[in-house]
Amino acid sequence: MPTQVEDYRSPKVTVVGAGNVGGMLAQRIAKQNLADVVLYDIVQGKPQGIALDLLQAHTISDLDRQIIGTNDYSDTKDSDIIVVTAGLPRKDGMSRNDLLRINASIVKDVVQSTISLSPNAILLIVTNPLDVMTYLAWQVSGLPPQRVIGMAGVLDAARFQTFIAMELKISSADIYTTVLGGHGDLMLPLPRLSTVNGVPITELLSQEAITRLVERTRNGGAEIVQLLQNGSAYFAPSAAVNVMVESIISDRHRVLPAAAYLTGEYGLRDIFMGVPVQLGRQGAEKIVELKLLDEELAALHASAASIQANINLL
Ligand SMILES: NC(=O)C1=CN([C@@H]2O[C@H](COP(=O)(O)OP(=O)(O)OC[C@H]3O[C@@H](n4cnc5c(N)ncnc54)[C@H](O)[C@@H]3O)[C@@H](O)[C@H]2O)C=CC1
Ligand SMILES: O=C([O-])CC(=O)C(=O)O
Repeated sequence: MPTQVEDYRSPKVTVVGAGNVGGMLAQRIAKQNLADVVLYDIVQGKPQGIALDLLQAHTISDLDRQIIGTNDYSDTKDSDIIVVTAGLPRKDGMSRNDLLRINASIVKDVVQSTISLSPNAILLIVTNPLDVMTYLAWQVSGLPPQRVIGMAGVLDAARFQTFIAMELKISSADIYTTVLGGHGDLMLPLPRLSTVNGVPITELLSQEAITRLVERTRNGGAEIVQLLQNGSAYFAPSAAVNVMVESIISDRHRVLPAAAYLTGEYGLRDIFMGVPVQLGRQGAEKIVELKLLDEELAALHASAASIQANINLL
C-alpha cells in the first residue's frame, strides 16, 4: 500500500522550447513554487544547461522545485500542463503571420510528441501566429477544446494597461483593461470597457490620446521586435503565461483574456480567439460574453476573419 507521502505528486508543467519565453517561464513557475518543471528543446544541451543554471539560482534563494532540462520527450510524461513556446520569433519588418508555415510544422510535431504521453494535460500555446497555432494544436491533439488555450490577451491587456498608466502618470495597479480578438494587427483594445478604479478611460483621456494608446497596444509586439533587433518580447509574455498556469494549477477560476474555442459566443464558431475566459483545473471552464456595441462587434468579426483566412491557408 502506498503511503500518503508516496501518493503525493507535485503538479508537473512541461515547457517546450527553452528559448527566451520558455526559459523565463520555467524560472517564474519554479520561483512561485507552482509546479515541477520539465524544459524540453530540440537543441542538444540547451534545456539541460538552462535547467542547471536555474536550479543553482534557486538554491541561492532557498527554492527547491525540480527543474529538468531534456531532449527526450519521455521526461514530459504525465504533465498537467504543456506549454508550447517552441518555434521561431519574428524579425523586424515581419508580421506574426509570416511565421505561419515554419511554426505550424514545429507546433504539429510538438503536440503529437507530447500529448500521447500526457493525455490528461491542458495545452497552453504561445507560438505565433498565436490564434492559428492554437487552432492547429487543438486539431492535432484531438483534445476537447476546453483543454487547449492560447496566450495573448493577458499580454495585450497588460500593454494597454501600461500605456494608460504612463499617459495618466498613475500606478498601473488600479487600471483594468479589456482587449479582445486575435493577437495581430486587428486586435481590439476596448477603451469603453477599460477603467481606472471603475472610471472608464473615455472620461479621463482625450480621443486623440486614446487612439494613440490603442494603436501602440496593437503594435506593442512589433515595437519591441524593432528595439531588440534580434528576437521578440519575453519578460511580459512569460509573466502572462505564468498567470494562466497559476490559475489552472491552483484552480483559481480567474477570468483572463485568452484564445479560447468559440461555439457561437460573439456570433462566432469553430475558431480560437481572444475573449475573457474562466481558467481552472478543467482548462477553459467558461467564456464570458461582454455586451458589445455594433461597431465593436463588427471589429471583432473582422479580427476573426483574418484568423480564419490564415487557418484556411494551412
Ligand atoms: N503569444 C504571444 O503573445 C507571444 C508569442 N511569442 C512566440 O513564442 C515563440 C517563442 O519565442 P522566443 O522564446 O522568444 O523564441 P526563441 O527563439 O528564444 O526560442 C524558441 C525555442 O524553440 C526551440 N525549438 C525550435 N523548434 C523546436 C522543436 N521542433 N521542438 C522543440 N523546440 C524547438 C528553439 O530551439 C528555441 O530554443 C515565437 O513563435 C514567438 O513569436 C513570443 C512572445 C509573445
Ligand atoms: O511581437 C511578437 O512577434 C511577439 C509577440 O507576439 C508579442 O510580443 O506580442
